[in-house]
Order: sequence, then C-alpha cells, then structure tokens
Amino acid sequence: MTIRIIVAGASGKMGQEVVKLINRTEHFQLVGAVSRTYAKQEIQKGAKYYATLEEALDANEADVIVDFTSPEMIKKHLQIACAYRVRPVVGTTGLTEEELNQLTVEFKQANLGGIIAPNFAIGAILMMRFAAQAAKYLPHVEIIESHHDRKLDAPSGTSLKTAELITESRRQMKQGHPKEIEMWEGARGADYHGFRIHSVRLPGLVAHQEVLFGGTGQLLTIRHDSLNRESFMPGVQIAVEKVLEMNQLVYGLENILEV
Ligand SMILES: NC(=O)C1=CN([C@@H]2O[C@H](COP(=O)(O)OP(=O)(O)OC[C@H]3O[C@@H](n4cnc5c(N)ncnc54)[C@H](OP(=O)(O)O)[C@@H]3O)[C@@H](O)[C@H]2O)C=CC1
Ligand SMILES: O=C(O)C1=N[C@H](C(=O)O)C[C@H](O)C1
Repeated sequence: MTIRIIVAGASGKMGQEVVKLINRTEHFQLVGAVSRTYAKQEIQKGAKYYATLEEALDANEADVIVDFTSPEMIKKHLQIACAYRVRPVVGTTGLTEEELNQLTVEFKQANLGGIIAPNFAIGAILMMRFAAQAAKYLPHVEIIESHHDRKLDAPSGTSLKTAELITESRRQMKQGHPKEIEMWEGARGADYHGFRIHSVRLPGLVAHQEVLFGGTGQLLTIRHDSLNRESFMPGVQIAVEKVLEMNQLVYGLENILEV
C-alpha cells in the first residue's frame, strides 16, 4: 500500500531530509509540502508547495502528516490533523505538558492515532532507556544536552523526555548541597524533580546528549550523538508505517519500538 504524506516544515533542515526519505522509499508518496518560503517563491521541486497545512489538506487526500516546524505552530498543526482526520507524525519539540495532555484527550475523543517523538534516532531512544535503568541504582544524575545555535527551545525535547523516564525509576530526592548558592542565575541549569538539565548551544553542533551519573567512587556517562539529520530518518520511517494502525496519540518512539 502506498502511504500518501504531507510534509509540514518542508523547507527546514529536517523537512528537507524527510522529503528525501519519501522520494527514496517506494511505498511513500509526497502529496503536498508546506512551506511559507517555497510557496511564496513558487519554487516547484517536484512537489506541490502550500503556504499552510489547511491548504495542503484541502487540495490533497493524505494518510499521514509529518511535521518538523516550530514550537509556536505545533499545537495548531496537531489540532488541524485531528480535525481533518489525518494521522500526524511529529518531531517538532516545545509542546508543554499541559498542551500534550489536552491533545491526548482530543485525539482519544476523535479515536485517531498519532505519534509525537522528541527524538527519532534509534540510538537516542536506547540512550534514554539505558539512562532510566541506571537511575534506579545511581540516582545522582545530571543531563547535558548540546545543540546547534539555531535551536529555539531549551531544554531540548530529548532531555525533557529523558528526565521524565529517569524520574519513573529514580527515587525522589534533591541532589547537591542543601545550602548550595547559585551566585549567577542559571549557573546550575534547569531543575527537574531535584536534578539538573544543562543546555549548550554552539554552531557546529548537531544534536548531542550526555547523561552523567555519580556514585561513591564511580562515574557513569551515557552519551548519544546525532552527527547528521539522516540519523533521524529510520525512526521517522517506522513511525509513518506504524501510525496507520494506531488509534491514540503516543508521546515517544520507545512506545512503538520493542526496546
Ligand atoms: N524529533 C526529532 O527527532 C527531531 C526534532 N527536531 C525538531 O524539529 C523542529 C524543526 O527543526 P529544524 O528542521 O531543525 O528547524 P528549521 O528551522 O530548519 O525548519 C523549520 C521549518 O518550519 C517552518 N516554520 C517555522 N516556523 C513556522 C511557523 N510559525 N508556521 C509554519 N511553519 C513554520 C519553516 O519553513 P517556512 O518558513 O518555509 O514555512 C522552517 O523551514 C524543531 O522543533 C526541532 O527541535 C529536529 C531534529 C530531530
Ligand atoms: O532541534 C534539533 O535539532 C533537535 N531537536 C530535538 C530535541 O529538542 O530534542 C531532537 C534532536 O535533539 C535535534
């Protein structure tokens, strides 16, 4: 069966990679691409470009929307996907917990499937899983995530998901010295349930994360690096194929992989 796909954010770094994935995958078909830039310039690169997701959906029958846009757009795009009953596969980060909960209810009411994954790289999913396992035995943990300097959201979606998974297995505790003083605001990073997340932004970086655990006389570091954006594509392909069988909104690729 051919899967008809609309890509939102098609002019972006990830969107362009998704278009390449679709073009090289025999059972995938690009039926529409959403880009304000390309639609305005009327650039036609073998795809139909639309300025908005609604325009693309009005003009084409589609099975899946793949979205890599921006934190300010993602909630609206998910609601549009739900209204048009087209299953979304979303990589865009920056949704709040409250928005996610609300959208989960809306998709449940609509009996529609969808996948939101803050990271599609299989290695990153394993890194998160291993970190969650380690936290059970080594509860003193800090996360350092490093990204390119065009990234809008901090902390990254991956670090938040990692923190969430760690919290499920780590005993509740506040780390560090109880009388610690932060001389400069932000010096100790963001606090998540008593442990810290640090965000680095530099040109030259792509997407990297270290999870550091400390115990008496020992350190454990779990690290993942995405060296290019092709690293996310096997996960995107799996999500596009699996979402067709789903009837609820799922957050995290680990929920559809056997890891
Ligand atoms: N889950 C994962 O594995 C990964 C997730 N990401 C996430 O994906 C998202 C996109 O990343 P990336 O491709 O690097 O970003 P880019 O900035 O390169 O691309 C985003 C594209 O989205 C479009 N866009 C931006 N703002 C809006 C808006 N308000 N309304 C409609 N379209 C908009 C722009 O296209 P135009 O202006 O032409 O409309 C732009 O080209 C980010 O949230 C990032 O964190 C990134 C990598 C992996
Ligand atoms: O913006 C990015 O580039 C990335 N964003 C995602 C995140 O916020 O975790 C996934 C990956 O780290 C790349």
